[in-house]
Amino acid sequence: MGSPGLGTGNSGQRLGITEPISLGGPTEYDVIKTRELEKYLQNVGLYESQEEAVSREEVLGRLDQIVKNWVKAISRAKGLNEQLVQEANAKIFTFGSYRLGVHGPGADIDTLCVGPRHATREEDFFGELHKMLSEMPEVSELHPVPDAHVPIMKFKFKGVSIDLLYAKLSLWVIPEDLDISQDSILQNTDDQTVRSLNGCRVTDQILRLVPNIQNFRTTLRCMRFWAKRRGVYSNVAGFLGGINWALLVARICQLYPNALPNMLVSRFFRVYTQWRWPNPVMLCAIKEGSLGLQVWDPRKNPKDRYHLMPIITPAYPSMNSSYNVSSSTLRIMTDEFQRGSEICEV
Ligand SMILES: Nc1ncnc2c1ncn2[C@@H]1O[C@H](COP(=O)(O)OP(=O)(O)OP(=O)(O)O)[C@@H](O)[C@H]1O
Ligand SMILES: [Mg+2]
Repeated sequence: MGSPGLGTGNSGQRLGITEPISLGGPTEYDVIKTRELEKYLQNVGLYESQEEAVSREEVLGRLDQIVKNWVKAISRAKGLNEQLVQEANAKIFTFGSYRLGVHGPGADIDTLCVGPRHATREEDFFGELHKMLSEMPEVSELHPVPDAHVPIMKFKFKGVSIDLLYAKLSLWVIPEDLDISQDSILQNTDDQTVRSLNGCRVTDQILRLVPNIQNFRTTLRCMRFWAKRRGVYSNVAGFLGGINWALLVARICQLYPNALPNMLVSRFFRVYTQWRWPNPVMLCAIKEGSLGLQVWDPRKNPKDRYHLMPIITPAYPSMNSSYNVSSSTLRIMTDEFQRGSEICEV
């Protein structure tokens, strides 16, 4: 895992919508405490083995090959000429906790297949690709959910759980080095594609907007572990899920760009104990964009005014990622932040 990183990753440029609270760097004590913290996180089994990491990479490589074969097969079946068939391409991107580098052993991998305009969601993705997967001996527990808000195919590949989304771009050819961070990628796509691209675009932004990725990762691993222990890790139950904890930690990293994880954990509790919700937590300013997609804005959208704990996603179109929070779950989390803060102060 290496030694704790110092916050020099982005050559001193300010990240975030305000100045940092402190530019203070670590003391010898912080370095020791952060090492202890990392060791603790390892001992409780939060890190996967080298073997498991390699096996996941192999699975992702296979999956990428499968969608490439799929897109060529459907291009041929649609009667495209041989040159276009050869050029036809699709590509797998990852997001979620795997992409952030904070997943534990046995975690699922959130993946996105990006395909060209002639590869449709209904017939080609949920039809032909589903059929190809169902015939593969490595694939088990295959569950397509085409009517979900974000349509998804869930399955296991060689025992690794995969969530697979689909984005149908308006491009005829998907370049292998496609950059999905550009907003223009959303042009002329359907709503499901915009929503499916969102997870990857948000994850990319988070990694760009934190001053030191290694410190961010260790702190986030710690906060995810703490939240699960304290029973406040769950989107569906009205608490916070993976993305929300990631955004909260990322903001603390911006506010203390040179701090090590031991300090970041204690500042996390201090800042969010004092936070005056519903002031939003944001990593960057909300972009209006030129595509006319709706972004979070309580001045314009009446429903956004009811959000109690807004934690805004950093990629266009920005949304509140924690609309599920209620006054009772907010109170429980605030009490937990307070408890954490008191423990860190002693
Ligand atoms: N409420 C939401 N708002 C915006 N994006 C979301 C939301 N829920 C999920 N996502 C996107 O989907 C990704 C995967 O979600 P998931 O719930 O699997 O979280 P995770 O970070 O992978 O944590 P876990 O280890 O619990 O799977 C998130 O990282 C995020 O990009
Ligand atoms: Mg996940």
